[in-house]
Amino acid sequence: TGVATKHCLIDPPHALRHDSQLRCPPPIDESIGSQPVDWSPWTHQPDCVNAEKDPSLKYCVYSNSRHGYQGISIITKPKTAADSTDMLDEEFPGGHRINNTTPSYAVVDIPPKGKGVVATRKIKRAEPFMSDWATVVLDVSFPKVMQQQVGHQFLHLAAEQLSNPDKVLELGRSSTKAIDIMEDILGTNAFSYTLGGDSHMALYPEVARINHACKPNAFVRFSATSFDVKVVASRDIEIGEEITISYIPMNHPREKRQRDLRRWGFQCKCSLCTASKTEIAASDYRREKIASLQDDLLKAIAELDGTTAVRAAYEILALVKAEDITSMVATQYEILARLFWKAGDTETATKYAQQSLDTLMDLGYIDYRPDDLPLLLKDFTT
Ligand SMILES: C[S@@+](CC[C@H](N)C(=O)[O-])C[C@H]1O[C@@H](n2cnc3c(N)ncnc32)[C@H](O)[C@@H]1O
Repeated sequence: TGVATKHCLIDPPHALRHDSQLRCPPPIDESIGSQPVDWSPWTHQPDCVNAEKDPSLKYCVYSNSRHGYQGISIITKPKTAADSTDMLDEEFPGGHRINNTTPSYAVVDIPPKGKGVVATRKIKRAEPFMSDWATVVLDVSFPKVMQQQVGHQFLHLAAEQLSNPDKVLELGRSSTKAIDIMEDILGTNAFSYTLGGDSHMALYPEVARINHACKPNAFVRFSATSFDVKVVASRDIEIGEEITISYIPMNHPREKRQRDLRRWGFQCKCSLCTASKTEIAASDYRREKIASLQDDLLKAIAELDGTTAVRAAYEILALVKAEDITSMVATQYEILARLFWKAGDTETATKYAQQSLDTLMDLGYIDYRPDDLPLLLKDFTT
């Protein structure tokens, strides 16, 4: 398809998802009645097409032009759309509304990266300072099974049915392979996203202005039950400082990061990639060591060698702290908790499980909920 997607970096740990079972209304398609009530909660009648390469597959454009800041259009299968209608009303879990009276950021030119976002006041670590909603969502199988021209027509309709298509059409474009503006915009800006268990890509127009850095100062917090996202500071951000997120997993050495980012049509100019030779070498050294210890850890777990696994987990923890890959610190505590639990040392396991949750809370990845610890421990036994 020529469309690349970013990685959803931060998902709440699976065990901590409190979402109740989604109520699933019946799937609707273009054959539904002609009155708006027939296609509620969508504000437009779904437009559908059967896949040329597999006529049993049907995709429709579902739009709700009142959702979020400029509406939402989802190109997906009728069943997936039906399963996701509950997500339209849901507030971000934890519900922290962002106080917009003091704007905390501005979009400015940041050569050579095009536009970017800078802090217009000091932003505290763990503070959510930007909110956004998925505005175009696309099932990634759709462009693969569709005649190209039809695919582009559906993307155009998706944009047209938003309340403010310009907010999408004005976004940055840097895809090398795209032949259509919407294909380019999605390729340059969309995150990969799972909806109804299927791979999709999702475009967040406000977040889309944030440039990538290999040692970012913010991360995107996704919601499992709604189309909202929040951008949260992973450390204090000073006034005038550029706000950055990572588009790719953070634990890779420079060469691999550069290769992965070239697929999005740009060469990374972040402070780590343009740092001194010694700094790059020191960072690569730690990241390569993390990768090889992760292999050791998996091998030790497969061989039921608890001592080696625990030693590798402690070493990884020290390295991710030294490399300041905050998102991996909580994961390492959780891995240690699981290893001790498996070894029957429930006391140490509980201590590390709590430390994992404390780290996630301290960094703003999750909100405090009293049943998180029992939920996580229950997950260890299942
Ligand atoms: C999601 S957009 C970010 C906002 C974009 N700069 C704009 O003007 O709208 C991604 C694009 O920004 C540019 N970009 C982002 N991070 C960069 C970086 N670290 N180094 C160089 N270019 C970058 C690339 O052109 C990339 O394709």
